[in-house]
Amino acid sequence: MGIPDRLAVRTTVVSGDVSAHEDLVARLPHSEALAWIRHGEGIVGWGEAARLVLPGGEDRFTRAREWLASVFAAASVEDPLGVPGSGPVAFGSFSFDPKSGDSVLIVPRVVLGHRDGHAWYTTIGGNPEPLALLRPPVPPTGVRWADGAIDASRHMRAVAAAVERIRAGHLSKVVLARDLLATADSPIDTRVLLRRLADRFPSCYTFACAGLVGATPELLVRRMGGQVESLVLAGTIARDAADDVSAATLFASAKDREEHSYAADMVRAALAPLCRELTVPDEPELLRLSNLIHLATPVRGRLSEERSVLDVVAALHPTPAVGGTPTTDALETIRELELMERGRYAGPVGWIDARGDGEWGIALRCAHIEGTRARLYAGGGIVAGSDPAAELAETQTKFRAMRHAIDG
Ligand SMILES: C=C(O[C@H]1C=CC=C(C(=O)O)[C@@H]1O)C(=O)O
Repeated sequence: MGIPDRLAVRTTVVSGDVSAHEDLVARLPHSEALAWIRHGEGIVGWGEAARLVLPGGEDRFTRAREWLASVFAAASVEDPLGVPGSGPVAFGSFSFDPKSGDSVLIVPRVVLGHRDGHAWYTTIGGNPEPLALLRPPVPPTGVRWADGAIDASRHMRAVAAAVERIRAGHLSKVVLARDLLATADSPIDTRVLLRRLADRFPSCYTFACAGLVGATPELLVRRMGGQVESLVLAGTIARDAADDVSAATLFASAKDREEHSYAADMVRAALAPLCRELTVPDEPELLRLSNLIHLATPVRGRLSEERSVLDVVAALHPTPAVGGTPTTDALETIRELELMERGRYAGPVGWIDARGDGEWGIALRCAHIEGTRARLYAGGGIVAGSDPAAELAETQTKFRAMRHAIDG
């Protein structure tokens, strides 16, 4: 957790043929990958110039920002490009619950970036890391699936208990999750999962940070200059052959609209004091992924004063898309009813550069990979009108993204 000696950071612009940058996943030399990719663009990294592991705490975002400020301030930077993600960068993944689980920030030794017609690579610190493939990725074999801490019947009981509490007026909404375990014959290579997720969910943010790998559709906040954006998601239906019917059912569902409104209202309330302009549509739109459809509210704002993306993350997390309403009661209810360590699932995951720009998603549709094992997470928002069997089915649909990434 110490601050490394003065880091030499050099960004090199790739001009002319940028085709080698067009497949960022293919450039990762080994499984300890850092990644943030959407529609083939983004940044990937590897190696560790600096790492911070923070135990819980409400102040974990502030402590992370302060640590990073000192790491970046002590760096000597050559960055002729000066775009978001060039120069020194940290990837990060925070615990969902301030009371449990570690948060991790990693400043990689090598970053490759590709966005908006720019391609670049950045080296950080001495001892150059390999720039070429060390170990070719091998797909997992012999995968066995098992229940995690919460099996299906336990999840349905927790949902029923939450509905009772909501109907009794203790809170309005809570998100409850469960887990699933996969064990493979040999260590699971993160790059295989990244490849499959990025191919199947190009409009999602495919991410990897310290063993947490996934493809989330939910953007917590993107900050580029003074501009901030968020995509609030809550309310879900599985896609099927009668797609238009499913979409119309979701859009008309009072339960899903209620579930969504808590999340959109909270994001509006959290961003309003930070922004001098803020646009939040009154009605959600539909976001179609390959396996399901969400209600989505795209939010845009202009910051009223200089704030880093981590300041905005701190103001937003946890939104009712992963916590509930009111937030404190929802967190207590999750601790009492969920009976599972979320770790970094449903926490903020993303990257930040030395200018304070960055992109952070909510770590959904993901798994924590440790050697031969993967622990998958999925949850759903519970309101007064929720049905335990339907909520269980929703987690099964949500698991499919990572199950497919592991099974192939
Ligand atoms: C908590 C999850 O999804 C959230 C995001 C979108 C839709 C959700 C829902 O409809 O319940 C959840 O709020 C998850 O995927 O594990």
